[in-house]
Parts: sequence; C-alpha cells; structure tokens
Amino acid sequence: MSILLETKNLCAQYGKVLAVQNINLKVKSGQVVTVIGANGAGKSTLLNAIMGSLPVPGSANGEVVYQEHDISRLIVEDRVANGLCLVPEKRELFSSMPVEDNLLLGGFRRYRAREKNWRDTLDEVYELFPRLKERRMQNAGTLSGGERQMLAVGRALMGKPKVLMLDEPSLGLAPLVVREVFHTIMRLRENGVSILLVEQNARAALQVADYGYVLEMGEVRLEGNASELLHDPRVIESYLGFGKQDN
Ligand SMILES: Nc1ncnc2c1ncn2[C@@H]1O[C@H](COP(=O)(O)OP(=O)(O)OP(=O)(O)O)[C@@H](O)[C@H]1O
Repeated sequence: MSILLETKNLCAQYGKVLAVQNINLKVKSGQVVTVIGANGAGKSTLLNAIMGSLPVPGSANGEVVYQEHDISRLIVEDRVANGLCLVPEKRELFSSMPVEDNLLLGGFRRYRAREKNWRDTLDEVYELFPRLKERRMQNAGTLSGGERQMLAVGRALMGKPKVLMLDEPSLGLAPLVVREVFHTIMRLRENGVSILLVEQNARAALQVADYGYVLEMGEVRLEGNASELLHDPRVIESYLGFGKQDN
C-alpha cells in the first residue's frame, strides 16, 4: 500500500505556545487512520496544519508530504486542488442556503477547472445520503445535527478528495446517529477514499480505523494498528473507560 499523506516532524504553534510537536504520521492509500486524544490535545490543530488552514499562516513547520511532494508551502486552495479536504469541527455550512446549493458549492473548484461531469458527483452523494436528496431544497440551517454532518461530508465529497480529513464527525450526535456516521466512514473507505479521522469517541474511531495515533499534549504518545490499540491497557484506561461501551 503506497503512502498518500505523510507528516515529518510537523509542529504548529499559536503565538509562542507549541500546540503540536514533531508529528510523524502516515496515511496509506485506502486506509482509515485515526488520531484520538483528550480535549486540547492538539487534534484540530494537527488537521489544520496539514490543511494549511491555521489562523496565522506560516505558524507550522516541518513537512507535509502528499503523493511524495512537499506541499507544506502551498496555500489551502492548492492543497484542496491536490486532493486534500477537511471537514472542520464547526462544519461551516451556508445556513441560509438550501442543501443542494451547499453541495454544488463543494464542486465549485471542479466546475471552475471545467472538469467534465463534475455534477454527476451530486448523484453519488445523494446515493450515499438519501436523506439529503429528500431535503435538497431545505435550508442547511434547519437541518438536524446528523443531517448537517452528512451535508458537510457530502459537500467535501463533491470536490472528489483523495484524502478526507474529518474533525470530530460524531460530536454532539445521538448514539444511533453516531453509528450511522461511522457506517458512512466505512462505506467511503470501500469507495476508495482515504480518511484521516480525528475523534474523541476513541472506541468507535478505533473500531473503523486501520491505524491509530494517540495524541497527548501535542505529541504522539502511542501509535499502532487500531485493533491493537483497542486492546492496549494504556488506551483502555485513559480513553475507553473500564468496560464502557460508547455506542
Ligand atoms: N486559535 C487559537 N489560538 C490560541 N490557542 C489555540 C487556538 N486554537 C487552539 N488553541 C490551543 O491549542 C491547544 C490544542 O487545541 P486543539 O483545538 O488543537 O485541540 P483538540 O485536541 O482538537 O481539542 P478538542 O477535542 O477539545 O477540540 C489547546 O491548548 C488550545 O487552547
């Protein structure tokens, strides 16, 4: 399996505060890789550093290597054009616009690049999320939490990303909807999308992932095959809870 995305000694800071340091992470083609960790561990910062979307440009150093090219100096738009896409924790939908317009905006870059058949992806997204098709004329701001999450993922898929980065996709969702979200992640993987998944719901994340990293205070403390991490006493004690089933 070839390495699609890799970080080499990636660091990011806010002013003088180092929020993530020396992260060496790999996403191989077709894999789901998860980064788990407590509040404030640096998970979102890591995704933003990979995407080039930190609040202050240039506040990351180290390398982001994508398909063997160092992309760490590219602006966000160019990283998107290369095939990276981030669904941020806040989803950032256009609330006063209908579902379908939000989705079409996700394909705007491909439209502008005169990519043929870019609109066909809309049917693929509707096939994956029939609920969005039913609600395609409804304003995004009136959707339920789970539907908003589907729309955020659907909009990202309209750009045909090769690596989809998801920041806490299960946040604030009811257990049944969380299950649906993780089911979707498995379906995306079957469709050939590689996924970098940041989650506080460690158990569910490790259950769908191939490989995992445990982030503590900005540093990788543990890494390994997800199935091994699920049984690692340190992970169980700190992130899974004694005998606790999240879903
Ligand atoms: N814009 C910012 N300015 C200053 N400090 C920030 C900023 N964003 C995040 N931080 C700090 O960086 C650290 C890492 O935050 P980050 O949001 O990456 O953690 P996280 O693991 O994603 O947490 P959570 O699970 O709560 O979302 C925290 O101490 C946070 O307070």
